[in-house]
Amino acid sequence: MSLGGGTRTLSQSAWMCQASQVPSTLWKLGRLNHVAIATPNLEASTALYRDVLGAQVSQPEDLPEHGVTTVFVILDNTKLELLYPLGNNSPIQNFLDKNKSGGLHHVCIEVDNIQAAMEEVKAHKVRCLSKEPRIGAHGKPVVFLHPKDCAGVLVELEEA
Ligand SMILES: CC[C@H](C(=O)O)C(=O)SCCNC(=O)CCNC(=O)[C@H](O)C(C)(C)COP(=O)(O)OP(=O)(O)OC[C@H]1O[C@@H](n2cnc3c(N)ncnc32)[C@H](O)[C@@H]1OP(=O)(O)O
Ligand SMILES: [Co+2]
Repeated sequence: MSLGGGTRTLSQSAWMCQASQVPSTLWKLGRLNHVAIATPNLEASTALYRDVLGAQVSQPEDLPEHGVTTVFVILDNTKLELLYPLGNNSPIQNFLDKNKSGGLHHVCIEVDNIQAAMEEVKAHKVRCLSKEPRIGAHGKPVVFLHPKDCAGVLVELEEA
C-alpha cells in the first residue's frame, strides 16, 4: 500500500494509522461551530438565506479588529457565517479580489483547550496564523490554521 511518500508494508501503514489516532489527553476536537462564506453583497446573501431559504439570521455585526462584518445564519446543527469586508485591511477583501463571486472561506471547529491544540498542530508543522488566540465573533478565543497546511482549507479553531 503506498501512502504518499513511497511504498510501505501494510503493517507500517496500519501502525501509522493507529499512531495517528492516539487520542490526546489534553484536548479534543468538538462540534462544527460554523462554515464561513465570503460575499461581495452581504444584503443579497442574507436575503437568500432569510427570504428564499427561510432561515433565521442575525443582525450584521462589525468586527473591526478582524476586518469583517458578519451575519450568522442559524441552522439546526451549526451556523453559516456570512463575511463582508470591513475597513482597509480586510482578509475578506483579499479573498474577494481573487474570488469575485465570493465563496467558501473557512470552517470553524470547536476545541476544549485551544492552547493545547495549538501546541499539537505546531508540533505537526501546521502554522497558526497568530502567535496567541484572539477573541472571535462569539467572544471566545479563536486561532486560524494556514490553509496550505490544511489541504487547502482555512481552519478556525474556537475554544468552546
Ligand atoms: C475571528 C472573527 C470571525 C469568527 O468566526 O469569529 C472570523 O472568522 S473572521 C474571518 C476573517 N479572518 C481571517 O480569515 C483571518 C485568517 N486569515 C488570514 O490570515 C489570511 O486570510 C490568509 C493567511 C489565510 C490568506 O492571506 P492572503 O489572502 O493575504 O494570502 P494569499 O492570498 O497569499 O494566500 C496564501 C495562499 O492561501 C490561499 N488562501 C487564502 N485564503 C484562503 C482561504 N480562505 N481558503 C483556502 N485557501 C486560501 C491562497 O489561495 C494562497 O494559495 P496559493 O496556492 O499560494 O495561491
Ligand atoms: Co469564523
